[in-house]
Amino acid sequence: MNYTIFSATQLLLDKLAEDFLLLSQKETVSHISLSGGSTPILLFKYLANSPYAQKINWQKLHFWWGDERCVAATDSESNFGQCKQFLFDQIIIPAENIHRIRGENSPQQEAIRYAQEIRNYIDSVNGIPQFDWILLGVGNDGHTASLFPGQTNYQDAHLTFVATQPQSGQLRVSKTAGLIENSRRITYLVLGENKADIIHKINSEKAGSERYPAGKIKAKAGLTQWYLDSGSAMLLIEEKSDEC
Ligand SMILES: O=C1O[C@H](COP(=O)(O)O)[C@@H](O)[C@H](O)[C@H]1O
Repeated sequence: MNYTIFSATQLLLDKLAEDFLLLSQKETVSHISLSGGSTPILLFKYLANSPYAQKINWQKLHFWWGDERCVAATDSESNFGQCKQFLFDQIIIPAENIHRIRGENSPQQEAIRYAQEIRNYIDSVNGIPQFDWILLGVGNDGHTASLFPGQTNYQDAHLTFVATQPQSGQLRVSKTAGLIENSRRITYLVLGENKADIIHKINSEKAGSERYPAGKIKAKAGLTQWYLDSGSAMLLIEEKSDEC
């Protein structure tokens, strides 16, 4: 696990914001996939309420999602909805740069439509569209996007699929492992002590283990990094100090 532990969450947010800025200064547009859940809200708020809101050239960034819950965009569970509320409503960004998964549509049809939208905008490498950067979170069970332990097909040749959240039965449209793994860069963003146990478990798995999708899914020909705060890295830090 290629991880960086940030001693303060603010340092981690600054690093991410700086990377958004650098991408936005390139000649060509960059395609960034955002994660859902509770973790990225801090990042959205920071981008919207810091000097980065003005400094970043939002025209050059296109936003996508790793997964979406099959609910209306106005629902509090909507990944797009929370990003809209905390980021897009606070900055000036062209509407055509925002590629949301339409959670209100029929899930199967939306998975097909979203895959086509990805193909329409993003160049392929080895026959698979290549995102510039995919940001991901990790659930306490080791899921990422909507790729859940025990029900992830790592060989799925599609770009998107319909997943079922194992506890609630909620349907979600998600990128497949294969699409994520074709990204130039993958960053897992993990904050808080409540993630310490899963981070420790993922880090203790053997290379190639399929037990936790978040541990298994890596950029095949790119960079995979884990950005951790001291809370989520707590058990890794303890282990290290035990060794001394
Ligand atoms: O990548 C992702 O990870 C999260 C984990 O959510 P969190 O609320 O524990 O941060 C997942 O549920 C989300 O849908 C997904 O995009």
